[in-house]
Amino acid sequence: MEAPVKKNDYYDVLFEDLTHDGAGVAKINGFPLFVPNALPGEKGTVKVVKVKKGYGYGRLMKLSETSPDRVDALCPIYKQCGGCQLQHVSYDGQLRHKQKIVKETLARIGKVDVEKVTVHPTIGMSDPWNYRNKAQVPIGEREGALIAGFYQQRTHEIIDMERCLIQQTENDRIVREVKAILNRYHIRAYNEQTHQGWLRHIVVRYGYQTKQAMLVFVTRTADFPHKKKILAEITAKFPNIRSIVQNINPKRTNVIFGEETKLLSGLEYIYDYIGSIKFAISARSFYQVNPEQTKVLYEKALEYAELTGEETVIDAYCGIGTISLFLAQKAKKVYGVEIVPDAIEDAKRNAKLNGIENVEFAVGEAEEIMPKWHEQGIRADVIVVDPPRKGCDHSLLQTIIAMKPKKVVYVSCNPATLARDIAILEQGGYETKEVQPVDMFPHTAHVECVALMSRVEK
Ligand SMILES: C[S@@+](CC[C@H](N)C(=O)[O-])C[C@H]1O[C@@H](n2cnc3c(N)ncnc32)[C@H](O)[C@@H]1O
Repeated sequence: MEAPVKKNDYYDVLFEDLTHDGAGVAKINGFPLFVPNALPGEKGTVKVVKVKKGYGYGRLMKLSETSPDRVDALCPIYKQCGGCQLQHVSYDGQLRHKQKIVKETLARIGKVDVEKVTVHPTIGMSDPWNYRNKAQVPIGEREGALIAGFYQQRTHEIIDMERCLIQQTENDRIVREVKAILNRYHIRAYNEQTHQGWLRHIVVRYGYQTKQAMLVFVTRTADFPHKKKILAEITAKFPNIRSIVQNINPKRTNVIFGEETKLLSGLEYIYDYIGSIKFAISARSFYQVNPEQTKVLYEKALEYAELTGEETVIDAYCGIGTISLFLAQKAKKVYGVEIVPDAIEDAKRNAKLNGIENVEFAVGEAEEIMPKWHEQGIRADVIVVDPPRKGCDHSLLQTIIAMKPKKVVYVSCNPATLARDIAILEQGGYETKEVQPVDMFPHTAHVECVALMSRVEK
């Protein structure tokens, strides 16, 4: 069937829905058109910008009727940046939208009966701004001076930026001041096209509870022009920067970090707390970016695990052991498994740092290690999984089913793979009890969930 719309033509439409990535959906003779910045219930004029087989994309030209959920985006560069997809939606509207997306996805992909399984209202933040504890800022040049900002949507053009409203204000302040210092020394930015120049990214990490900051220079080469003077100026200006490191990335690549990291000043770590547990965070370790909501998320996982102190728990995809250490406070024994060796080193260090002894960590693919644990006779009462966006490996789900834990607590950053995996676990004898969406990334379209599944006793 030929598409009923033509590229560059204008159409008056009614928006009926909002996609998981925050675009409005209008239908023209049943043909869906995805339009950023439009909300359900709104009417307006769109220009078709792309036509694909079965669907198309449009640009919102004019609104004739607006939704009660619409607000003015606070950020002046909101449209250019594209990092926040939902700033034009009231915060309450964002939370409702995320709950709806989780419900619909579980029903559609997972065939979960959402009439019976409670998908709770999304837990939001009381102040949903300035939450990110990590800034990764690409560096460019304009008129011979450094600029630090973000890539304009769908381009590789860097837009200079002074302030990101979802970033910790201290991270922005550090980037601004460091840029000014570097400009006084005429430091050159890396140029992607010519593969020349020096500074590629500035990364800042911030300890939400400790207020300690880490500054990372990602550079093309291992030298550091005017190193002594630059570091002296930075440490004088920012006594809370406890760690300055240089990461060297000599490759032609979009990947931010290279293999080699050198300590320039202070310690290799900064510290932060989630609840009462202290974590050492190094330049490259994975650490959740919204510390306030991380605590909410982990507390929910802990609540669902219902530990009494007698249980053996497995934390698959454990990263630097954050959830494992949280669970270890209430369990008899926790086993954590993670694919990245450095993360496991961090996890072991973090266990020591907190005097937690009832945890054991293994490096490897969870789908390889867990069958071995099973063979060795390790019996888990609760298995917690927190996989990356692609979800759990199919064979890992089969191992979970074979290990017969009483409960599975599934922490997910992607409702689609959560739904797919829930369906497999349900076939294997588990029942979904409840699902709690948590807003870890306000103003963006991302949503995190914790799902509780219990083994059906026969
Ligand atoms: C969403 S993160 C969760 C980390 C941790 N639970 C936390 O909250 O900080 C997913 C983790 O899974 C790890 N990972 C990816 N594939 C894996 C696999 N096949 N086996 C074990 N770990 C894996 C990643 O390196 C990453 O640390």
